Amino acid sequence: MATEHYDTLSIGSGQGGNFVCWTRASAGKKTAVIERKWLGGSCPNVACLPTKNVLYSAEVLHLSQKYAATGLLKTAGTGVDMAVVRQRKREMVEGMADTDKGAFEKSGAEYVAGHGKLVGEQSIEVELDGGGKRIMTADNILICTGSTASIPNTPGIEKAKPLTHIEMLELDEVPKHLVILGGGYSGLEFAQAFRRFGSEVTVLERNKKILKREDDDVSSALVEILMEEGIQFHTSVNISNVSGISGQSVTLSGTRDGQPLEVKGSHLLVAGGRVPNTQNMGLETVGIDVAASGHVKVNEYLQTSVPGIFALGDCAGSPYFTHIGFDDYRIVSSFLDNKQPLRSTTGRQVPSTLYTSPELAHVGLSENEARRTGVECRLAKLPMAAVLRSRTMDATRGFAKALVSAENDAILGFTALGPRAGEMLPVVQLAMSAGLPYTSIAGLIVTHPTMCEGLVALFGSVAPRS
Ligand SMILES: Cc1cc2nc3c(=O)[nH]c(=O)nc-3n(C[C@H](O)[C@H](O)[C@H](O)COP(=O)(O)OP(=O)(O)OC[C@H]3O[C@@H](n4cnc5c(N)ncnc54)[C@H](O)[C@@H]3O)c2cc1C
Ligand SMILES: NC(=O)c1ccc[n+]([C@@H]2O[C@H](COP(=O)([O-])OP(=O)(O)OC[C@H]3O[C@@H](n4cnc5c(N)ncnc54)[C@H](O)[C@@H]3O)[C@@H](O)[C@H]2O)c1
Repeated sequence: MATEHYDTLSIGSGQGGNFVCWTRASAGKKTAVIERKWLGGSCPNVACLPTKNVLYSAEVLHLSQKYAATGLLKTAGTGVDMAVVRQRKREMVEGMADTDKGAFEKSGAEYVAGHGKLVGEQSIEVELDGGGKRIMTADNILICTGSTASIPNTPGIEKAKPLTHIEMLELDEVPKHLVILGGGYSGLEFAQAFRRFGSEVTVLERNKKILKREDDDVSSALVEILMEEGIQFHTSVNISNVSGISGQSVTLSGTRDGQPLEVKGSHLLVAGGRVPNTQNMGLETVGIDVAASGHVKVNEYLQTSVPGIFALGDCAGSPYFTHIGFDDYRIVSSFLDNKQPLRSTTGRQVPSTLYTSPELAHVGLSENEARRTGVECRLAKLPMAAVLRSRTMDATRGFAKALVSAENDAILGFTALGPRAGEMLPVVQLAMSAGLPYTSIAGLIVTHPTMCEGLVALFGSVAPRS
């Protein structure tokens, strides 16, 4: 079989692989992305963007019902047509595919539809979607194959055909009672969306608390808000058996805090974490080291154990966020473009936003981590009601808090639970990455009334250094 040589090939059309190939192709280099299913990867097709689209539909319905109850609207949204919710989501996804196709056309990077497998240190065999094979070689190979929802090995669960985020986003009905296994990011976003569409929702979490990495006050404040919307939570749960079939009727049994627990529902969603896509792709053939977790082992420049092969995004164990996949692109590009790489994963910021309403935004150190690691800091906390923009939206629940070093005036961490809280993050991130003291935010003139105005009050309330 004839081989074709490239400057760079990416297995997987995830964020990092696409951007490296697009930018190198724009600079005149021959590149291609090999993708078995989703042009653009999971984010625009089955993950970030479609979930936010569906959450927004749910918010529209929720607000219409809330304001009809106050008399502001004459009629409430009385129910939801999930086929229309799905269609709105599908149109956005199609639009994203067109955008990504345009990026391939404009840059000159090739898109190859098929399953890629390493067959040599510089060589990939592609089983093409339409049948047939291609052998492609490259100076640089990127593994950007993402991750897949993990299904626990609980007896009966496979037979129950549980939904993952992929099928949830294609539902054209409102589940009567949605049971969600996992109280993490995906679980909570789907819980709120479907509760607002009208489902009864029960979240089962094996840890003692929901969102285990968050501070107790953050986790409990969000759970309280979600419970007021009618979502039920069971924590410290151990599910030992599943029976029935999702879409008809399911029963989960096990224990909660050691006591017997049985939960019945109509649909089951598994949202219990992800496993990296590193199987059946020839990693062992070329001697790429893989961690026990299944992630490709990489150094701070995302190089694997084989020279010329990089891994980016979820499959490399980078924190599971699209913005981190994008940063992985910048790290690999910097490595390939400069003899002295300018970027690495060492010490990088990992901001996050959970898109419930209110949103939960976080960057840097949490109070829990500060305590655990013995970092001395000053804490400032501001109720969301003090951020006057929240009053214009009747969304005063939540708070913001900041951790500032006790030794100098550096900002160490920031968390906000409030409306559109994610939009507050970059201001704080910029001050943190530029090494600016907290007073640089406290002294800003910020337009009134914005959510970021709250940052002035928050950082203005930090106690002086003793
Ligand atoms: C429900 C949900 C909501 C999320 N929401 C957010 C959010 O709001 N914000 C955020 O930042 N993150 C969010 N995430 C996380 C985010 O989606 C992922 O971290 C990100 O998409 C990972 O990007 P990636 O480039 O590593 O892989 P992916 O985008 O998954 O791309 C990998 C691609 O590789 C392909 N592939 C795999 N193996 C092969 C092979 N052998 N040959 C060819 N192709 C292959 C796959 O088909 C896939 O298209 C969410 C995740 C989920 C599940
Ligand atoms: N807004 C966002 O940025 C966003 C949204 C969704 C997902 N994501 C990303 O995708 C990743 C995966 O999301 P996720 O929600 O699947 O994972 P997660 O790691 O966020 O949460 C999974 C939760 O399920 C629990 N769990 C696992 N197995 C269980 C079981 N058998 N029974 C009960 N509980 C169980 C875990 O203890 C954990 O709390 C996230 O970590 C995040 O990085 C991001």
